[in-house]
Amino acid sequence: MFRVGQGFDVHEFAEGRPLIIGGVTIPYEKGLIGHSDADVLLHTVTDAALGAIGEGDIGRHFPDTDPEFKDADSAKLLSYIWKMVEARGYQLGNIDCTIIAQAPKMAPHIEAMRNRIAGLLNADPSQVNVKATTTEKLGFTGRGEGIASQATILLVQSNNG
Ligand SMILES: Nc1ccn([C@@H]2O[C@H](COP(=O)(O)O)[C@@H](O)[C@H]2O)c(=O)n1
Ligand SMILES: C[C@@]1(CO)OP(=O)(O)OP(=O)(O)OC[C@H]1O
Repeated sequence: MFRVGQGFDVHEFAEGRPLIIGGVTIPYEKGLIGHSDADVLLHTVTDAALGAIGEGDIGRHFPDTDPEFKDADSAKLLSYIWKMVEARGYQLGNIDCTIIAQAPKMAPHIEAMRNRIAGLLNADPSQVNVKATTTEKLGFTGRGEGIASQATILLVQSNNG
């Protein structure tokens, strides 16, 4: 049995914040803001996983009004949701992610993100694809106001599921 899910998220840039994308800290002049660490890519992966198991979205499980999730490590949030996925008898088939950012250049960090996401999803890096695109300076991403990302995930029934 297969389940598919998709995720989409946006976070705004602000000065004085670290830039954390896909669980990787990227050297840059500014970072993303959010209630959590604002890891836009891990939020997207989390939402895709939740979508695939029909469990709503990240905000339903980790409300941005709850002080418990203030400055939360998004890798921990994803790990929690991934345990739910596995408890339902699923494992990763594959996931394909796109980061939409005018800058910084993601290419030097893509492999690290891929490896990190694979680790969080108990999968092999070959099951994870991460890519990036600009929007040719158009729109809020093109103006450098924030970063968006999207992902499509395929879950497959585990052998022991
Ligand atoms: N933030 C980004 C955006 C893009 N890339 C890489 O550059 C290639 C060309 O981007 P276009 O938007 O002009 O198509 C893209 O395929 C990525 O490999 C990047 O590293 N970081
Ligand atoms: C992750 C949570 C919780 O800390 O906060 P944010 O960092 O604001 O992220 P968002 O993508 O708006 O999703 C859900 C939130 O509830």
